[in-house]
Amino acid sequence: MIQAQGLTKVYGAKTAVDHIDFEVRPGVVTGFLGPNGAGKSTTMRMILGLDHPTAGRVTVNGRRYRDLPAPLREVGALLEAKSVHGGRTAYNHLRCLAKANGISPRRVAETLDLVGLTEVAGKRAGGFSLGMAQRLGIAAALLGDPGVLLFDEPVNGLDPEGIRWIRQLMRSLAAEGRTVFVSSHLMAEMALTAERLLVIGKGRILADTTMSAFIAANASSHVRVRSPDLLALASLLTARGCRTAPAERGCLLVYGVSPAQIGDLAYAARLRLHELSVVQPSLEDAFMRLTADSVEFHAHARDAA
Ligand SMILES: Nc1ncnc2c1ncn2[C@@H]1O[C@H](COP(=O)(O)OP(=O)(O)OP(=O)(O)O)[C@@H](O)[C@H]1O
Repeated sequence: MIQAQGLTKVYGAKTAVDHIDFEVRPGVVTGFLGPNGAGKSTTMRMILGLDHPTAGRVTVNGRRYRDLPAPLREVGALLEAKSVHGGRTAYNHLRCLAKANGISPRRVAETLDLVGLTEVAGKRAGGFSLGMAQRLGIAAALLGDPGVLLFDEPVNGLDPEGIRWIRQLMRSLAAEGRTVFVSSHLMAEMALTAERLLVIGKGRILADTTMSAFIAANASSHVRVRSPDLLALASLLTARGCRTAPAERGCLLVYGVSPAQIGDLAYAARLRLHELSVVQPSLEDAFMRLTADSVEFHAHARDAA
């Protein structure tokens, strides 16, 4: 369990994390979302004792990181791939970490096996691909068999097989009753992995809820209509007060009405329909809507539409 109370970090004139309270509970994967610069890394660094709060506190299993007697046995983290001494072999890297933390060599072999690196354990980590380096980082996080795990952008740069592996690993770690806290900008991936969400914007908590409640609260389903009589259908729907938005060629998105209502209207006006389907809202839709005011850096389109 991770708990924060009034957690704050100020860098000069910048308040990176602004009096936040939250709990990350065991047994589920909790996603940590926020636009660039929202304060995610700063929060994770404070959880891990790498940065000191300006005010407030954050604890792991009831204690601040620096007060944990055996930190690696309580919390494991993957912050940045390739943060490994490149000249060391994968085995030696883990062996040194284990030695420094009173962990047995048997556990080194176990974790290498768990992440699928046994065959390359004797190879120098400097020559590892990004995927292998990521697996080694995860092995280091798992070395102390901790009950709390933090992953910062764990799937960055990984191939689909690696992404699927990390997703399943995080879910199984949570199913074992561990606390799994993961940040990512990849919404589709997060939607598949996390059951709960903590959303932060400009250093403040914007949402702390389940994935399904977050999507339901911040985005709505709509209907995609494909028709060879699209212009006439669009005018008809607009005249009836429906909100529509253009989609790909030959298609229209319609909000606030059911497929049956659209079908009936089209039938009465003798307009042809080639597709009528409900589009479920995505995590990305919900996230974009909620954080629209919290985005610090907007791109500006070169040409106005
Ligand atoms: N060491 C530092 N000194 C000064 N400002 C900092 C420092 N670290 C972070 N910041 C600022 O604090 C704010 C939060 O940064 P942080 O890296 O925590 O955001 P983030 O949510 O992790 O962003 P990203 O998604 O881009 O990684 C940003 O405005 C950042 O510029």
